[in-house]
Amino acid sequence: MSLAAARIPEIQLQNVEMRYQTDTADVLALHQVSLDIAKGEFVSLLGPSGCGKTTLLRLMADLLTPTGGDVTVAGKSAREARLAQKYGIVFQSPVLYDWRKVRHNITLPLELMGVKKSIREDKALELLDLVGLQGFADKYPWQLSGGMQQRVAIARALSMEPEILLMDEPFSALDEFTRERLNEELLGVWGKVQSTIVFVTHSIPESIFLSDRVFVLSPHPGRLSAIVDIPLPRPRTAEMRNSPEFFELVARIRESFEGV
Ligand SMILES: Nc1ncnc2c1ncn2[C@@H]1O[C@H](COP(=O)(O)OP(=O)(O)OP(=O)(O)O)[C@@H](O)[C@H]1O
Repeated sequence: MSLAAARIPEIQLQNVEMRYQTDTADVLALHQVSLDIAKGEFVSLLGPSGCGKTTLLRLMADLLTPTGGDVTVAGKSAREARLAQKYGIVFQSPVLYDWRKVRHNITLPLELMGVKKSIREDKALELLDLVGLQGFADKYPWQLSGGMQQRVAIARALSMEPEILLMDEPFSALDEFTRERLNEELLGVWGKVQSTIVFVTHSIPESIFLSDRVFVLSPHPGRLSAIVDIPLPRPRTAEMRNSPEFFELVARIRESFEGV
């Protein structure tokens, strides 16, 4: 039985509220969001711009503190989870250091933690292998394509062996072909590392292809409007994108948007 099928709760949100208050604005970004994500599960946060996806991800990562409600990770606070290095985070833009070789970008978190050089070097090679970038260890980020750079960012996020990988629209700047290939590769990586993955996207097909469940968010204020199970078998294959089951899921999720 897979980790996710065992349904051990990992991330739990209860009545989470997030209000941004600035001199000029008072925005209720999230209203009464309650959800739980199982250990080892792959879920997507899907919704239009401004519905609070990034806010929700940042609350899970303890990069923001909710103005109401609770966020817990394996029964502890998100802050404790962050201090215990439970998170790896991948952003929309890969944020690599152009003057560091690929291998040294990947091992930066280990370096900051004072991990020995020989261990770091081994880890870099293992991670490069994992993300399909064997042979690129000594290149610089500017020598790589956008898709390859994002693979380096994923490898770096995995360097501390996080239990939870939080991904904020990591492939949205890439062309459709590269994006679909990286979706498939990401599932391969997930199969090996078995982290819990929370993936933010605007794309309905991307959320379906990747996820066990899709959390649909709607705006003004941001709230959870539907949770859609994705019963497509794993491993997912490119052909599944053209199956009647896939189209039905696209239609179901579209309808859940129209209903809000
Ligand atoms: N620091 C902030 N100060 C004030 N308002 C904010 C702040 N960050 C986000 N907001 C507002 O909160 C709401 C949710 O924003 P958020 O970025 O979480 O949405 P999103 O769904 O991730 O959007 P996108 O898909 O465009 O990235 C928006 O109305 C946004 O303008």
